[in-house]
Amino acid sequence: MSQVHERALVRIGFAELVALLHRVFVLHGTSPQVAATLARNCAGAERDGAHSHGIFRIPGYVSTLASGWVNGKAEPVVTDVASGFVRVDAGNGFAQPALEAARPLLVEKARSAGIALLAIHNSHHFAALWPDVEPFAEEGLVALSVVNSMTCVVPHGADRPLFGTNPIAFAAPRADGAPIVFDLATSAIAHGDVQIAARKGERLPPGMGVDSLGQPTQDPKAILEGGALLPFGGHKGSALSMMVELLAAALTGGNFSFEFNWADHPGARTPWTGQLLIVIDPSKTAGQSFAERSQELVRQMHAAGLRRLPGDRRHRTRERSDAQGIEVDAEELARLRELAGE
Ligand SMILES: NC(=O)C1=CN([C@@H]2O[C@H](COP(=O)(O)OP(=O)(O)OC[C@H]3O[C@@H](n4cnc5c(N)ncnc54)[C@H](OP(=O)(O)O)[C@@H]3O)[C@@H](O)[C@H]2O)C=CC1
Ligand SMILES: O=C(O)C1=NCCCC1
Repeated sequence: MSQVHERALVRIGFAELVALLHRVFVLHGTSPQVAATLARNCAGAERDGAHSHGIFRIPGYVSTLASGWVNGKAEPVVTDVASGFVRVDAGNGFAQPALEAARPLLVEKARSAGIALLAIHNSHHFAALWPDVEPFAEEGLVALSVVNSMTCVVPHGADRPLFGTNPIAFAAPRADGAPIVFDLATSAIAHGDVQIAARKGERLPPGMGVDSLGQPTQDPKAILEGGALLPFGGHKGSALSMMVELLAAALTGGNFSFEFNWADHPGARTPWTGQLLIVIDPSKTAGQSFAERSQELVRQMHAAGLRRLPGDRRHRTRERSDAQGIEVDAEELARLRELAGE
């Protein structure tokens, strides 16, 4: 008879988790400022139930820092390029501190010109993308971001992997309620979710990936060990993934997903690419209040029978976490404490 191994779950408060992750990052080679940004980002993902980019990612951050592949103490250089254009060289550091450094100028430009673009390059993005856009919508702005990752997706109709899992995130304010936010990989499944399925010994739904011979497989290990992912929606997801390569890499001066080689840095996990953000001030463009218009769209979607908007699950999980603490695996938390030297 097979035995089901129940994992013990424990709860931890958001502030306590941020503080713990901060200690981990600093101990493993980031500056306190970078640690503060990454710890908040990662704890926020865990709090919202975005598990593929929550504390599951910490060992990857740690091994990457140890490998020397990324500069955990990089100081981003922000350039005011033109009226609606800001560029940041992340200095081979993480993308989130680069965004944080450019944020005030980006918002100022979006509010004065109606639209502003941020091009980040020489950066590493190892996280969910919604934390990069949601705060803009919380202050009344519309934001769109794309980031490319590492070669692991076979373009539709091609013979071998080339694209990254290349997510797109969008956030818009609405009158009554949390901003409308979606954040999705352009691959059929995020690489992180394949790793989690492999770890749990679960099979994937059909249509997610191929094995090393290019044959369809539902075995996550076969995808990870020589196989590859497929784009979502065939040629349509593939076209979006191509667009992400162009916007996040070609337009920013960053690497395409296939252009960097981390083979000489064993343990490196963070893609060294680029990221693009577009921020729009809708008060400059919409005749009526944009937030009222987006609220009307939501009202009509609900009237049409829609029960779940993108972002609803995350916000429900956030409310539960805020009220009861963030539910985490006890063993995973113990490993984090070890990584923090406790
Ligand atoms: N840094 C990087 O290079 C990469 C990061 N990623 C990250 O991986 C994460 C996971 O991506 P992915 O697996 O594609 O995300 P999902 O497929 O889980 O979700 C995509 C979006 O659709 C929403 N959604 C899911 N199911 C439904 C439903 N039934 N009805 C309505 N809305 C729904 C989600 O909202 P909700 O969140 O509320 O469920 C989310 O906004 C993302 O955060 C992404 O940024 C992915 C690839 C690369
Ligand atoms: O889940 C993914 O896909 C990725 N996440 C972080 C960066 C690499 C790709």
